[in-house]
Amino acid sequence: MSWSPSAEHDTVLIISFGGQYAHMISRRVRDLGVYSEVVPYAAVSQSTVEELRPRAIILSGGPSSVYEPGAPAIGDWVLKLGLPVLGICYGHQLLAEMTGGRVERGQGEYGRTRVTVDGPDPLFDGWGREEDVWMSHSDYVASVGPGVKVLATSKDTGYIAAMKAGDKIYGVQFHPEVRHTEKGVKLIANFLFKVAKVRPTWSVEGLAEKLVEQVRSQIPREDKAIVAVSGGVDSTTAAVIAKRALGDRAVVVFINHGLLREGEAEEVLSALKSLGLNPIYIDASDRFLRALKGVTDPEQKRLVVGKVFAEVFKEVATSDSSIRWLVQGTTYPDVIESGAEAGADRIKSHHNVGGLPRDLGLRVIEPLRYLYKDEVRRLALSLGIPESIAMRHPFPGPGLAVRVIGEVTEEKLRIARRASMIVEEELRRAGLYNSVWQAFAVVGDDKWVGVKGDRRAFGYIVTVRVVESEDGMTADWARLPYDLLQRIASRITSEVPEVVMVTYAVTTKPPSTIEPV
Ligand SMILES: Nc1ncnc2c1ncn2[C@@H]1O[C@H](COP(=O)(O)OP(=O)(O)OP(=O)(O)O)[C@@H](O)[C@H]1O
Ligand SMILES: O=c1[nH]c(=O)c2[nH+]cn([C@@H]3O[C@H](COP(=O)(O)O)[C@@H](O)[C@H]3O)c2[nH]1
Ligand SMILES: NC(=O)CC[C@H](N)C(=O)O
Ligand SMILES: [Mg+2]
Repeated sequence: MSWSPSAEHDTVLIISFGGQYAHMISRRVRDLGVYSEVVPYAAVSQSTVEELRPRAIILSGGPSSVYEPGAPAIGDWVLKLGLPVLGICYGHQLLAEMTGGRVERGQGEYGRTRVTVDGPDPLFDGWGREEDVWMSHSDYVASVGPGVKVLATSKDTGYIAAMKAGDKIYGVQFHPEVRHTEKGVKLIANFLFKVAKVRPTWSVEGLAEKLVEQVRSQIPREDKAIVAVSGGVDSTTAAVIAKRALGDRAVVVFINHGLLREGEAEEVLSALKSLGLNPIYIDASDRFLRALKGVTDPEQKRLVVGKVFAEVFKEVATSDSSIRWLVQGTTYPDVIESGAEAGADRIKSHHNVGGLPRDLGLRVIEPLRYLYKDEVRRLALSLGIPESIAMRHPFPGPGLAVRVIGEVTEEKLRIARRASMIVEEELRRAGLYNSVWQAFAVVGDDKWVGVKGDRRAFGYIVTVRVVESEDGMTADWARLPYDLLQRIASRITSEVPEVVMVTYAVTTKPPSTIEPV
Protein backbone atom coordinates (compact mmCIF):
# COMPACT_ATOMS: atom_id res chain seq x y z
CA MET A 1 0.00 0.00 0.00
CA SER A 2 2.05 2.90 -1.24
CA TRP A 3 -0.13 5.97 -1.00
CA SER A 4 -1.19 7.35 2.35
CA PRO A 5 -2.78 10.69 3.20
CA SER A 6 0.24 11.49 5.38
CA ALA A 7 2.24 12.01 2.19
CA GLU A 8 0.05 14.97 1.30
CA HIS A 9 -1.21 16.43 4.53
CA ASP A 10 0.37 17.83 7.66
CA THR A 11 0.02 14.83 9.96
CA VAL A 12 -0.39 14.46 13.69
CA LEU A 13 0.91 11.25 15.24
CA ILE A 14 -1.19 10.03 18.13
CA ILE A 15 0.61 7.53 20.31
CA SER A 16 -1.88 5.29 22.03
CA PHE A 17 -1.43 4.02 25.57
CA GLY A 18 -4.55 1.88 25.47
CA GLY A 19 -8.28 2.16 25.65
CA GLN A 20 -10.36 4.21 23.33
CA TYR A 21 -8.92 7.61 24.18
CA ALA A 22 -6.61 7.69 21.20
CA HIS A 23 -9.31 7.34 18.57
CA MET A 24 -11.37 10.02 20.22
CA ILE A 25 -8.41 12.40 20.10
CA SER A 26 -7.79 11.45 16.49
CA ARG A 27 -11.38 12.17 15.54
CA ARG A 28 -11.25 15.63 17.11
CA VAL A 29 -8.03 16.40 15.26
CA ARG A 30 -9.52 15.26 11.96
CA ASP A 31 -12.70 17.23 12.59
CA LEU A 32 -10.43 20.26 12.80
CA GLY A 33 -9.21 19.45 9.29
CA VAL A 34 -5.90 17.90 10.26
CA TYR A 35 -4.96 14.38 9.22
CA SER A 36 -3.94 12.11 12.10
CA GLU A 37 -2.85 8.54 12.60
CA VAL A 38 -2.98 6.41 15.73
CA VAL A 39 -0.04 4.16 16.53
CA PRO A 40 0.05 1.97 19.65
CA TYR A 41 2.98 2.88 21.88
CA ALA A 42 4.52 -0.58 21.51
CA ALA A 43 4.62 -0.23 17.73
CA VAL A 44 6.05 3.26 17.63
CA SER A 45 9.67 3.79 16.73
CA GLN A 46 11.82 6.39 15.09
CA SER A 47 11.06 4.76 11.76
CA THR A 48 7.33 5.42 12.30
CA VAL A 49 8.31 9.04 12.58
CA GLU A 50 10.45 8.88 9.45
CA GLU A 51 7.54 7.32 7.55
CA LEU A 52 4.74 9.58 8.73
CA ARG A 53 6.82 12.71 9.11
CA PRO A 54 4.39 14.11 11.71
CA ARG A 55 4.25 17.79 12.51
CA ALA A 56 3.12 17.18 16.08
CA ILE A 57 2.72 14.31 18.53
CA ILE A 58 -0.06 13.63 21.01
CA LEU A 59 0.32 11.07 23.79
CA SER A 60 -3.04 9.57 24.75
CA GLY A 61 -4.49 8.53 28.08
CA GLY A 62 -4.50 4.94 29.20
CA PRO A 63 -5.41 2.65 32.07
CA SER A 64 -1.92 2.02 33.54
CA SER A 65 0.11 3.88 36.12
CA VAL A 66 3.49 5.20 35.01
CA TYR A 67 5.23 4.10 38.25
CA GLU A 68 4.21 0.44 37.93
CA PRO A 69 6.94 -1.90 36.75
CA GLY A 70 6.55 -2.52 33.02
CA ALA A 71 4.11 0.36 32.52
CA PRO A 72 3.76 1.52 28.91
CA ALA A 73 6.42 4.05 28.08
CA ILE A 74 8.15 5.67 25.16
CA GLY A 75 11.78 6.51 24.58
CA ASP A 76 12.86 10.08 25.24
CA TRP A 77 13.85 10.38 21.59
CA VAL A 78 10.25 11.62 21.25
CA LEU A 79 11.22 14.75 23.13
CA LYS A 80 14.38 15.21 21.11
CA LEU A 81 12.62 15.42 17.74
CA GLY A 82 11.97 19.08 18.33
CA LEU A 83 8.28 18.52 17.59
CA PRO A 84 5.41 19.94 19.63
CA VAL A 85 4.09 17.28 22.03
CA LEU A 86 0.82 17.23 23.95
CA GLY A 87 0.36 14.60 26.65
CA ILE A 88 -3.14 13.85 27.85
CA CYS A 89 -3.84 12.20 31.24
CA TYR A 90 -1.57 9.13 31.16
CA GLY A 91 0.43 10.94 28.47
CA HIS A 92 0.71 13.99 30.76
CA GLN A 93 1.91 11.82 33.64
CA LEU A 94 4.43 10.14 31.38
CA LEU A 95 5.78 13.51 30.21
CA ALA A 96 6.01 14.67 33.81
CA GLU A 97 8.12 11.65 34.66
CA MET A 98 10.28 12.00 31.55
CA THR A 99 11.03 15.62 32.38
CA GLY A 100 12.12 14.96 35.95
CA GLY A 101 8.82 15.16 37.81
CA ARG A 102 7.12 12.63 40.08
CA VAL A 103 3.80 10.80 39.70
CA GLU A 104 1.94 9.32 42.68
CA ARG A 105 -1.38 7.78 43.54
CA GLY A 106 -3.72 10.58 44.63
CA GLN A 107 -7.32 10.95 45.72
CA GLY A 108 -8.68 10.75 42.19
CA GLU A 109 -10.78 13.19 40.21
CA TYR A 110 -13.62 11.85 38.12
CA GLY A 111 -16.02 13.74 35.89
CA ARG A 112 -16.57 17.48 35.79
CA THR A 113 -13.77 19.32 37.55
CA ARG A 114 -13.03 23.02 37.84
CA VAL A 115 -9.56 24.21 36.97
CA THR A 116 -7.83 27.54 37.36
CA VAL A 117 -5.65 28.72 34.51
CA ASP A 118 -2.66 30.54 35.96
CA GLY A 119 -1.71 32.88 33.17
CA PRO A 120 -1.81 33.46 29.44
CA ASP A 121 -0.38 30.76 27.19
CA PRO A 122 -1.12 29.98 23.53
CA LEU A 123 -2.55 26.58 24.59
CA PHE A 124 -5.18 28.30 26.70
CA ASP A 125 -6.15 31.09 24.28
CA GLY A 126 -9.87 31.68 24.54
CA TRP A 127 -10.08 30.08 27.99
CA GLY A 128 -11.32 32.01 30.99
CA ARG A 129 -9.43 32.08 34.28
CA GLU A 130 -11.65 29.22 35.48
CA GLU A 131 -13.15 26.49 33.32
CA ASP A 132 -14.86 23.12 33.73
CA VAL A 133 -12.97 20.17 32.36
CA TRP A 134 -13.51 16.42 32.42
CA MET A 135 -11.11 14.33 34.47
CA SER A 136 -10.70 10.61 34.95
CA HIS A 137 -7.59 9.77 36.92
CA SER A 138 -6.39 8.42 40.21
CA ASP A 139 -2.69 9.18 39.77
CA TYR A 140 -1.45 12.75 39.72
CA VAL A 141 1.68 14.72 39.02
CA ALA A 142 3.01 15.44 42.50
CA SER A 143 5.94 17.53 41.35
CA VAL A 144 7.38 18.77 38.09
CA GLY A 145 11.00 18.68 36.97
CA PRO A 146 13.37 21.65 36.77
CA GLY A 147 12.27 24.30 34.31
CA VAL A 148 8.80 22.83 33.89
CA LYS A 149 6.07 25.41 34.32
CA VAL A 150 2.67 24.75 35.87
CA LEU A 151 -0.06 26.32 33.70
CA ALA A 152 -3.24 25.26 35.48
CA THR A 153 -4.39 23.59 38.70
CA SER A 154 -7.53 21.83 39.88
CA LYS A 155 -9.54 24.15 42.09
CA ASP A 156 -10.46 21.61 44.76
CA THR A 157 -7.40 19.41 45.01
CA GLY A 158 -4.72 21.81 43.87
CA TYR A 159 -3.39 19.09 41.57
CA ILE A 160 -1.42 20.12 38.51
CA ALA A 161 -3.92 20.24 35.64
CA ALA A 162 -1.55 21.48 32.94
CA MET A 163 2.18 21.98 32.56
CA LYS A 164 4.71 23.05 29.97
CA ALA A 165 8.30 21.94 29.42
CA GLY A 166 10.29 24.17 27.11
CA ASP A 167 8.05 26.01 24.67
CA LYS A 168 6.39 23.18 22.77
CA ILE A 169 5.90 20.31 25.20
CA TYR A 170 2.63 20.33 27.07
CA GLY A 171 0.77 18.02 29.40
CA VAL A 172 -2.86 18.22 30.52
CA GLN A 173 -4.31 16.01 33.23
CA PHE A 174 -7.87 16.42 31.91
CA HIS A 175 -9.34 15.10 28.67
CA PRO A 176 -9.77 17.84 26.06
CA GLU A 177 -11.04 15.24 23.56
CA VAL A 178 -14.14 14.52 25.65
CA ARG A 179 -17.21 16.62 24.91
CA HIS A 180 -17.72 17.43 28.58
CA THR A 181 -14.54 19.52 28.56
CA GLU A 182 -16.27 22.63 27.34
CA LYS A 183 -13.27 24.32 25.76
CA GLY A 184 -11.56 21.05 24.86
CA VAL A 185 -11.81 21.44 21.11
CA LYS A 186 -10.49 24.99 21.50
CA LEU A 187 -7.47 23.67 23.36
CA ILE A 188 -6.76 21.03 20.72
CA ALA A 189 -7.13 23.68 18.01
CA ASN A 190 -4.70 25.94 19.90
CA PHE A 191 -2.20 23.12 20.08
CA LEU A 192 -2.54 22.38 16.38
CA PHE A 193 -2.68 25.86 14.95
CA LYS A 194 -0.96 28.12 17.48
CA VAL A 195 1.71 25.84 18.90
CA ALA A 196 2.35 23.33 16.09
CA LYS A 197 1.20 25.63 13.28
CA VAL A 198 -0.09 22.79 11.12
CA ARG A 199 -2.21 23.42 8.04
CA PRO A 200 -5.80 22.13 8.07
CA THR A 201 -5.94 20.57 4.62
CA TRP A 202 -7.65 17.26 5.40
CA SER A 203 -11.17 16.64 4.14
CA VAL A 204 -12.89 13.63 2.61
CA GLU A 205 -14.59 15.68 -0.05
CA GLY A 206 -12.39 15.35 -3.07
CA LEU A 207 -10.87 12.15 -1.77
CA ALA A 208 -13.07 9.93 -3.93
CA GLU A 209 -11.08 10.50 -7.13
CA LYS A 210 -7.85 9.67 -5.36
CA LEU A 211 -9.23 6.41 -3.98
CA VAL A 212 -10.65 5.39 -7.35
CA GLU A 213 -7.24 6.02 -8.89
CA GLN A 214 -5.57 3.96 -6.17
CA VAL A 215 -7.77 0.93 -6.79
CA ARG A 216 -7.34 1.26 -10.55
CA SER A 217 -3.56 1.40 -10.33
CA GLN A 218 -3.30 -1.56 -7.97
CA ILE A 219 -5.34 -4.07 -9.95
CA PRO A 220 -3.85 -5.24 -13.27
CA ARG A 221 -6.05 -4.82 -16.36
CA GLU A 222 -6.67 -8.52 -16.83
CA ASP A 223 -7.73 -9.15 -13.21
CA LYS A 224 -11.16 -9.01 -11.60
CA ALA A 225 -12.10 -8.30 -7.99
CA ILE A 226 -14.87 -9.58 -5.78
CA VAL A 227 -16.64 -6.82 -3.93
CA ALA A 228 -18.76 -8.22 -1.11
CA VAL A 229 -21.56 -5.84 -0.34
CA SER A 230 -24.03 -5.92 2.54
CA GLY A 231 -25.84 -2.67 1.80
CA GLY A 232 -24.11 -1.08 4.81
CA VAL A 233 -22.34 2.22 4.31
CA ASP A 234 -18.79 0.84 4.40
CA SER A 235 -19.14 -1.92 1.85
CA THR A 236 -21.40 0.12 -0.42
CA THR A 237 -18.95 3.01 -0.50
CA ALA A 238 -16.06 0.65 -1.19
CA ALA A 239 -18.12 -0.92 -3.97
CA VAL A 240 -18.95 2.39 -5.65
CA ILE A 241 -15.24 3.25 -5.62
CA ALA A 242 -14.30 -0.18 -6.99
CA LYS A 243 -16.95 0.03 -9.68
CA ARG A 244 -15.68 3.41 -10.85
CA ALA A 245 -12.15 2.07 -10.89
CA LEU A 246 -12.78 -1.30 -12.50
CA GLY A 247 -16.09 -1.14 -14.36
CA ASP A 248 -17.20 -4.66 -15.22
CA ARG A 249 -14.13 -6.14 -13.61
CA ALA A 250 -15.75 -5.44 -10.23
CA VAL A 251 -17.78 -8.52 -9.33
CA VAL A 252 -20.27 -7.22 -6.79
CA VAL A 253 -21.80 -9.93 -4.59
CA PHE A 254 -24.66 -9.60 -2.12
CA ILE A 255 -25.58 -12.63 -0.03
CA ASN A 256 -28.89 -13.20 1.68
CA HIS A 257 -27.99 -15.30 4.70
CA GLY A 258 -31.55 -15.46 5.95
CA LEU A 259 -30.48 -13.24 8.85
CA LEU A 260 -31.44 -9.94 7.26
CA ARG A 261 -34.05 -7.53 8.57
CA GLU A 262 -37.61 -7.15 7.30
CA GLY A 263 -37.59 -6.23 3.60
CA GLU A 264 -33.82 -5.73 3.67
CA ALA A 265 -32.88 -8.01 0.76
CA GLU A 266 -35.24 -6.22 -1.61
CA GLU A 267 -34.23 -2.77 -0.39
CA VAL A 268 -30.52 -3.45 -0.64
CA LEU A 269 -30.87 -4.98 -4.10
CA SER A 270 -32.79 -2.07 -5.46
CA ALA A 271 -30.45 0.46 -3.85
CA LEU A 272 -27.40 -1.30 -5.28
CA LYS A 273 -28.99 -1.46 -8.71
CA SER A 274 -29.82 2.21 -8.70
CA LEU A 275 -26.16 2.89 -7.92
CA GLY A 276 -25.26 0.93 -11.04
CA LEU A 277 -23.62 -1.84 -9.04
CA ASN A 278 -25.58 -4.74 -10.57
CA PRO A 279 -24.87 -7.19 -7.78
CA ILE A 280 -24.82 -10.94 -8.10
CA TYR A 281 -27.52 -11.94 -5.64
CA ILE A 282 -27.06 -15.21 -3.82
CA ASP A 283 -29.88 -16.46 -1.65
CA ALA A 284 -28.10 -18.83 0.71
CA SER A 285 -30.65 -18.58 3.53
CA ASP A 286 -31.27 -22.31 3.78
CA ARG A 287 -27.61 -23.09 3.89
CA PHE A 288 -26.92 -20.63 6.72
CA LEU A 289 -29.98 -21.60 8.74
CA ARG A 290 -29.19 -25.29 8.38
CA ALA A 291 -25.65 -24.70 9.57
CA LEU A 292 -26.94 -22.73 12.56
CA LYS A 293 -29.40 -25.42 13.65
CA GLY A 294 -28.84 -26.46 17.25
CA VAL A 295 -26.03 -23.92 17.74
CA THR A 296 -26.54 -21.91 20.93
CA ASP A 297 -23.11 -20.70 21.96
CA PRO A 298 -22.51 -17.06 20.93
CA GLU A 299 -19.00 -17.49 19.58
CA GLN A 300 -19.98 -20.72 17.86
CA LYS A 301 -22.78 -18.92 16.04
CA ARG A 302 -20.40 -16.26 14.81
CA LEU A 303 -17.95 -18.89 13.66
CA VAL A 304 -20.62 -20.78 11.75
CA VAL A 305 -21.83 -17.67 9.94
CA GLY A 306 -18.27 -16.68 9.10
CA LYS A 307 -17.52 -20.14 7.77
CA VAL A 308 -20.55 -20.30 5.50
CA PHE A 309 -19.83 -16.78 4.23
CA ALA A 310 -16.34 -17.93 3.31
CA GLU A 311 -17.63 -21.04 1.53
CA VAL A 312 -20.03 -19.03 -0.57
CA PHE A 313 -17.36 -16.49 -1.51
CA LYS A 314 -14.93 -19.24 -2.34
CA GLU A 315 -17.44 -20.68 -4.78
CA VAL A 316 -17.83 -17.32 -6.48
CA ALA A 317 -14.07 -16.85 -6.62
CA THR A 318 -13.39 -20.26 -8.15
CA SER A 319 -16.07 -19.73 -10.80
CA ASP A 320 -13.81 -17.28 -12.67
CA SER A 321 -10.04 -17.67 -12.74
CA SER A 322 -9.45 -14.00 -13.42
CA ILE A 323 -10.83 -13.12 -9.99
CA ARG A 324 -7.71 -12.45 -7.97
CA TRP A 325 -8.69 -9.59 -5.68
CA LEU A 326 -11.09 -8.81 -2.89
CA VAL A 327 -12.20 -5.24 -2.22
CA GLN A 328 -13.28 -4.64 1.37
CA GLY A 329 -14.84 -1.76 3.27
CA THR A 330 -12.50 -2.08 6.27
CA THR A 331 -12.31 1.23 8.15
CA TYR A 332 -9.55 2.80 10.21
CA PRO A 333 -10.48 1.53 13.69
CA ASP A 334 -10.67 -2.04 12.29
CA VAL A 335 -7.16 -1.70 10.89
CA ILE A 336 -5.74 -0.44 14.17
CA GLU A 337 -7.58 -2.98 16.29
CA SER A 338 -6.75 -6.02 14.23
CA GLY A 339 -3.08 -5.11 14.08
CA ALA A 340 -2.46 -3.62 17.43
CA GLU A 341 -4.24 -5.00 20.38
CA ALA A 342 -2.29 -8.23 20.43
CA GLY A 343 -2.66 -9.79 23.84
CA ALA A 344 -5.99 -8.08 24.38
CA ASP A 345 -8.86 -10.27 25.49
CA ARG A 346 -11.05 -11.44 22.64
CA ILE A 347 -14.53 -10.23 23.47
CA LYS A 348 -16.24 -11.29 20.26
CA SER A 349 -15.14 -12.64 16.93
CA HIS A 350 -16.11 -9.84 14.60
CA HIS A 351 -15.60 -12.03 11.58
CA ASN A 352 -16.90 -9.67 9.12
CA VAL A 353 -15.50 -6.55 10.62
CA GLY A 354 -12.05 -7.02 9.18
CA GLY A 355 -13.88 -8.67 6.31
CA LEU A 356 -13.77 -12.14 4.93
CA PRO A 357 -11.15 -14.72 5.80
CA ARG A 358 -7.75 -14.03 4.34
CA ASP A 359 -7.31 -17.62 3.16
CA LEU A 360 -9.66 -17.11 0.22
CA GLY A 361 -6.56 -16.93 -1.94
CA LEU A 362 -7.40 -13.38 -2.98
CA ARG A 363 -5.35 -10.26 -2.48
CA VAL A 364 -7.14 -7.69 -0.37
CA ILE A 365 -7.66 -4.01 -1.16
CA GLU A 366 -9.14 -1.71 1.46
CA PRO A 367 -9.83 1.73 0.01
CA LEU A 368 -11.38 3.03 3.26
CA ARG A 369 -8.59 1.88 5.55
CA TYR A 370 -7.65 5.45 6.55
CA LEU A 371 -11.16 6.64 7.34
CA TYR A 372 -13.44 6.76 10.37
CA LYS A 373 -17.07 5.85 9.89
CA ASP A 374 -18.31 9.42 9.98
CA GLU A 375 -15.74 10.22 7.29
CA VAL A 376 -16.99 7.26 5.26
CA ARG A 377 -20.51 8.64 5.60
CA ARG A 378 -19.38 12.01 4.22
CA LEU A 379 -17.43 10.35 1.45
CA ALA A 380 -20.51 8.29 0.61
CA LEU A 381 -22.64 11.42 0.29
CA SER A 382 -19.97 13.06 -1.88
CA LEU A 383 -20.14 10.01 -4.16
CA GLY A 384 -23.87 10.46 -4.61
CA ILE A 385 -24.79 7.51 -2.40
CA PRO A 386 -28.27 8.24 -1.04
CA GLU A 387 -28.73 9.28 2.56
CA SER A 388 -30.70 6.10 3.29
CA ILE A 389 -27.45 4.17 2.90
CA ALA A 390 -24.96 6.82 3.96
CA MET A 391 -26.65 7.35 7.31
CA ARG A 392 -27.71 3.74 7.87
CA HIS A 393 -26.98 2.29 11.29
CA PRO A 394 -24.24 -0.33 11.32
CA PHE A 395 -25.64 -3.83 10.93
CA PRO A 396 -23.37 -6.68 11.95
CA GLY A 397 -22.24 -9.14 9.31
CA PRO A 398 -23.80 -12.13 11.14
CA GLY A 399 -27.08 -10.20 11.10
CA LEU A 400 -29.94 -11.35 13.28
CA ALA A 401 -27.92 -14.36 14.44
CA VAL A 402 -26.38 -11.98 16.98
CA ARG A 403 -29.72 -10.44 17.92
CA VAL A 404 -31.31 -13.78 18.70
CA ILE A 405 -30.00 -15.17 21.97
CA GLY A 406 -29.68 -18.96 22.02
CA GLU A 407 -30.56 -21.08 19.02
CA VAL A 408 -31.56 -19.26 15.84
CA THR A 409 -35.06 -20.50 15.01
CA GLU A 410 -37.56 -19.33 12.40
CA GLU A 411 -39.89 -18.18 15.18
CA LYS A 412 -37.30 -16.10 17.01
CA LEU A 413 -36.02 -14.64 13.74
CA ARG A 414 -39.55 -13.58 12.88
CA ILE A 415 -39.95 -11.92 16.29
CA ALA A 416 -36.59 -10.11 16.08
CA ARG A 417 -37.45 -8.94 12.58
CA ARG A 418 -40.93 -7.60 13.32
CA ALA A 419 -39.91 -6.02 16.62
CA SER A 420 -36.79 -4.39 15.15
CA MET A 421 -38.84 -2.97 12.32
CA ILE A 422 -41.18 -1.35 14.84
CA VAL A 423 -38.24 0.12 16.79
CA GLU A 424 -36.73 1.59 13.63
CA GLU A 425 -40.04 2.89 12.33
CA GLU A 426 -40.94 4.63 15.58
CA LEU A 427 -37.50 6.21 15.84
CA ARG A 428 -37.72 7.54 12.32
CA ARG A 429 -41.19 8.86 13.01
CA ALA A 430 -39.88 10.66 16.09
CA GLY A 431 -37.03 12.12 14.00
CA LEU A 432 -34.46 10.38 16.18
CA TYR A 433 -33.05 7.70 13.85
CA ASN A 434 -30.05 9.75 12.73
CA SER A 435 -29.17 10.88 16.22
CA VAL A 436 -28.58 7.40 17.63
CA TRP A 437 -25.87 4.91 16.70
CA GLN A 438 -28.02 1.78 16.60
CA ALA A 439 -31.55 0.74 17.48
CA PHE A 440 -32.89 -2.78 17.46
CA ALA A 441 -34.81 -5.51 19.28
CA VAL A 442 -33.44 -8.71 20.74
CA VAL A 443 -35.14 -11.95 21.61
CA GLY A 444 -33.99 -14.96 23.63
CA ASP A 445 -35.65 -18.02 25.12
CA ASP A 446 -37.00 -16.50 28.32
CA LYS A 447 -40.74 -16.14 28.58
CA TRP A 448 -43.14 -14.13 30.72
CA VAL A 449 -46.69 -14.85 31.72
CA GLY A 450 -49.12 -12.34 30.31
CA VAL A 451 -52.77 -11.69 29.85
CA LYS A 452 -54.04 -10.80 26.42
CA GLY A 453 -57.79 -10.27 25.90
CA ASP A 454 -58.52 -11.78 29.31
CA ARG A 455 -56.65 -14.93 28.35
CA ARG A 456 -53.47 -16.25 29.78
CA ALA A 457 -50.56 -15.81 27.42
CA PHE A 458 -47.09 -17.20 27.93
CA GLY A 459 -44.86 -15.31 25.57
CA TYR A 460 -41.40 -14.10 24.68
CA ILE A 461 -39.53 -11.21 26.23
CA VAL A 462 -38.18 -8.71 23.72
CA THR A 463 -35.41 -6.34 24.75
CA VAL A 464 -35.15 -3.03 22.96
CA ARG A 465 -31.60 -1.65 22.68
CA VAL A 466 -31.01 1.90 21.47
CA VAL A 467 -27.53 3.32 21.95
CA GLU A 468 -25.56 6.44 21.33
CA SER A 469 -21.94 6.03 20.39
CA GLU A 470 -19.20 7.65 18.36
CA ASP A 471 -17.56 4.51 17.07
CA GLY A 472 -19.21 1.49 18.67
CA MET A 473 -16.31 0.98 21.06
CA THR A 474 -18.08 2.59 23.98
CA ALA A 475 -21.79 3.31 24.13
CA ASP A 476 -24.49 4.84 26.25
CA TRP A 477 -28.16 3.89 26.18
CA ALA A 478 -30.35 6.52 24.58
CA ARG A 479 -32.58 8.49 26.93
CA LEU A 480 -35.65 8.12 24.72
CA PRO A 481 -38.84 9.94 25.68
CA TYR A 482 -41.15 7.74 27.79
CA ASP A 483 -44.04 8.09 25.39
CA LEU A 484 -41.87 6.86 22.53
CA LEU A 485 -40.82 3.84 24.62
CA GLN A 486 -44.47 3.28 25.46
CA ARG A 487 -45.45 3.35 21.78
CA ILE A 488 -42.69 0.91 20.89
CA ALA A 489 -43.69 -1.46 23.69
CA SER A 490 -47.38 -1.47 22.90
CA ARG A 491 -46.83 -1.87 19.18
CA ILE A 492 -44.52 -4.82 19.75
CA THR A 493 -46.89 -6.63 22.10
CA SER A 494 -49.86 -6.02 19.83
CA GLU A 495 -48.24 -6.56 16.44
CA VAL A 496 -46.01 -9.48 17.41
CA PRO A 497 -48.41 -11.97 19.00
CA GLU A 498 -45.69 -14.18 20.49
CA VAL A 499 -44.42 -11.33 22.70
CA VAL A 500 -45.78 -10.54 26.15
CA MET A 501 -43.08 -8.36 27.67
CA VAL A 502 -40.87 -5.59 26.31
CA THR A 503 -37.84 -4.37 28.27
CA TYR A 504 -35.44 -1.51 27.55
CA ALA A 505 -31.71 -2.10 27.92
CA VAL A 506 -30.19 0.53 30.22
CA THR A 507 -26.61 -0.63 30.51
CA THR A 508 -23.72 1.21 28.95
CA LYS A 509 -20.79 -0.35 27.09
CA PRO A 510 -18.75 -1.22 29.08
CA PRO A 511 -19.75 -3.30 30.96
CA SER A 512 -22.24 -4.61 28.37
CA THR A 513 -21.51 -4.85 24.69
CA ILE A 514 -23.93 -3.41 22.16
CA GLU A 515 -25.13 -6.65 20.59
CA PRO A 516 -26.19 -9.42 22.98
CA VAL A 517 -24.25 -12.16 21.22
N1 LIG B 1 -24.98 -10.05 3.32
C1 LIG B 1 -23.73 -9.84 2.89
N2 LIG B 1 -23.40 -10.10 1.62
C2 LIG B 1 -22.15 -9.88 1.19
N3 LIG B 1 -21.16 -9.42 1.95
C3 LIG B 1 -21.43 -9.14 3.22
C4 LIG B 1 -22.72 -9.34 3.77
N4 LIG B 1 -22.70 -8.97 5.06
C5 LIG B 1 -21.45 -8.56 5.31
N5 LIG B 1 -20.68 -8.67 4.22
C6 LIG B 1 -19.25 -8.35 4.09
O1 LIG B 1 -18.70 -8.20 5.38
C7 LIG B 1 -18.14 -6.90 5.52
C8 LIG B 1 -18.29 -6.41 6.94
O2 LIG B 1 -19.64 -6.16 7.25
P1 LIG B 1 -19.97 -4.88 8.13
O3 LIG B 1 -21.36 -5.00 8.59
O4 LIG B 1 -18.86 -4.66 9.10
O5 LIG B 1 -19.77 -3.66 7.12
P2 LIG B 1 -20.84 -2.91 6.27
O6 LIG B 1 -22.05 -3.73 6.21
O7 LIG B 1 -20.23 -2.52 4.99
O8 LIG B 1 -21.07 -1.60 7.04
P3 LIG B 1 -21.88 -1.37 8.38
O9 LIG B 1 -20.87 -1.55 9.48
O10 LIG B 1 -22.33 0.04 8.23
O11 LIG B 1 -22.99 -2.35 8.45
C9 LIG B 1 -18.87 -6.04 4.52
O12 LIG B 1 -18.07 -4.93 4.18
C10 LIG B 1 -19.05 -7.01 3.38
O13 LIG B 1 -17.84 -7.07 2.68
O1 LIG C 1 -19.75 -6.32 11.03
C1 LIG C 1 -19.87 -6.68 12.16
N1 LIG C 1 -19.68 -7.98 12.42
C2 LIG C 1 -19.85 -8.51 13.63
O2 LIG C 1 -19.68 -9.71 13.82
C3 LIG C 1 -20.26 -7.60 14.65
N2 LIG C 1 -20.54 -7.77 15.96
C4 LIG C 1 -20.87 -6.54 16.43
N3 LIG C 1 -20.79 -5.63 15.46
C5 LIG C 1 -20.99 -4.18 15.57
O3 LIG C 1 -19.85 -3.65 16.21
C6 LIG C 1 -20.22 -2.65 17.17
C7 LIG C 1 -19.79 -3.06 18.55
O4 LIG C 1 -20.51 -4.21 18.91
P1 LIG C 1 -20.42 -4.95 20.28
O5 LIG C 1 -20.46 -3.90 21.34
O6 LIG C 1 -21.62 -5.84 20.32
O7 LIG C 1 -19.13 -5.70 20.27
C8 LIG C 1 -21.74 -2.52 17.04
O8 LIG C 1 -21.99 -1.45 16.16
C9 LIG C 1 -22.16 -3.85 16.46
O9 LIG C 1 -23.35 -3.79 15.72
C10 LIG C 1 -20.41 -6.25 14.35
N4 LIG C 1 -20.21 -5.80 13.12
N1 LIG D 1 -7.36 8.30 31.99
C1 LIG D 1 -6.05 8.09 32.19
O1 LIG D 1 -5.23 8.25 31.28
C2 LIG D 1 -5.68 7.54 33.53
C3 LIG D 1 -4.22 7.58 33.80
C4 LIG D 1 -3.82 6.89 35.10
N2 LIG D 1 -4.08 5.50 35.03
C5 LIG D 1 -4.56 7.51 36.29
O2 LIG D 1 -5.49 6.92 36.81
O3 LIG D 1 -4.21 8.59 36.66
MG1 LIG E 1 -23.12 -4.33 7.90
